[in-house]
Amino acid sequence: MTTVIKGARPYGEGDPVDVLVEDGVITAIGAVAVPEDAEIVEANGQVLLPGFVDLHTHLREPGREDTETIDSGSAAAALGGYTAVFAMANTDPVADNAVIVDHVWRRGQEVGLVDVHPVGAVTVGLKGEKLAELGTMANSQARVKVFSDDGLCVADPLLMRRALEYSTALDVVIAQHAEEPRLTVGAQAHEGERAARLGYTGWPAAAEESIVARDCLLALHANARLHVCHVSTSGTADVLRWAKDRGTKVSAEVTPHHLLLTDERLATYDPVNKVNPPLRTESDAEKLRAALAEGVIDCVATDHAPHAVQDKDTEWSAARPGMLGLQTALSIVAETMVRTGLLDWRGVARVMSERPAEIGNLADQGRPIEVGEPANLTLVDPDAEWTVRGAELASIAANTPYEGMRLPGVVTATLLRGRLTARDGKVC
Ligand SMILES: NC(=O)N[C@@H](CC(=O)O)C(=O)O
Ligand SMILES: [Zn+2]
Ligand SMILES: [Zn+2]
Repeated sequence: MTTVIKGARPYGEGDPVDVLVEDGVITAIGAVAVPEDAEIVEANGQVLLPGFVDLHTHLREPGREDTETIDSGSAAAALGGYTAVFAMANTDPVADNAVIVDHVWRRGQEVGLVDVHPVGAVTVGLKGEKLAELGTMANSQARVKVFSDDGLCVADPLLMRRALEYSTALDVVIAQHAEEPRLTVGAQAHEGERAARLGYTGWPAAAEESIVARDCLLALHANARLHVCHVSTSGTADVLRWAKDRGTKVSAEVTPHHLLLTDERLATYDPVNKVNPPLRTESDAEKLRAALAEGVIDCVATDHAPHAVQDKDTEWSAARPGMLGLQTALSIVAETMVRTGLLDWRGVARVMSERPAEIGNLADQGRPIEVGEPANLTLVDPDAEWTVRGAELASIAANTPYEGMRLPGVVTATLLRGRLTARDGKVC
């Protein structure tokens, strides 16, 4: 199997080069003599990046296949430029044992569009009462590397401490959904002026920041690795900066929607904008962008959260939180980080591929675009624009907050181990 990407600019730098891919590996970069049987991808000077890695995806299989499956979610991922995704454990049944995680891993490999790495639950049934069998999942066929109760916080500090302690022996990472539940009872939107005006119960910034501070201290004392899911406040970025300065092994992600959208959207009353943690203020979004550029926040993760119409298209208080993200992530990063000059394309490779691969402990992802490296690659047309239509996205659900928006940056091809998984907006 041979593919030649003709005239691409790795990391958007330098003159266009040809990239020869044979049997899943990059075998030549430069002016390449095209072998006869080769598949040719005309890049026309587009930006070539390592395939994106999403540390935070909800694929809803098993349990809610009416909203997303490993099949449909893998298609969305490939079209979005992803070559690996981590599928969260809050399925039904919960991915808290080897049977479920192995099913998710195997199904992902059968579909073959993206590596689907299951996230294992930290606690049995996400109940926050007793630890799940982390070791069994880590040593299963799926080789679980990330554990999280995402959707819910591991709120009990003793349980969180134990999980962090166990994680060191297994060389895995605990990813925390930082939300002190006592501070968010009945919460509907960011606690601030806008929620107050509309009469929504607030979700205070301190509910996130207090858990992040607590967990950073627990991780530091346990010498364990902690990953903070969907950072949403500027205060959390300050806590992370402080913790990193002290040598805490903490990493963090920000979602595209927290980089772009704010609680100004509340005024629409449209529950498509309801998400957990909630959309915050303009000042938060601005500081999150700066923290991502600076490296205090390590990476972008989508928190792709498909929901059925009947669970989403209701009055605000009844709607489930969450929004689609896989197919729009690159464009939102292009809009908020590249157009603003905060990141160049090498920086995009860092936050969407290299750092997430390191955090998720994937040896074959987020690799440099060099001879001898695995051909997990994404080609991006930086000058093209597209208009988002939820109904046209590959996900079964259509709950995108970007409906009708014109966005920069189009993924034109994705290669997984040298095989084209998406090309010109179509799954291969
Ligand atoms: N982000 C969300 O609003 N929802 C997620 C859960 C989560 O990430 O907390 C979901 O599973 O729907
Ligand atoms: Zn969460
Ligand atoms: Zn999530």
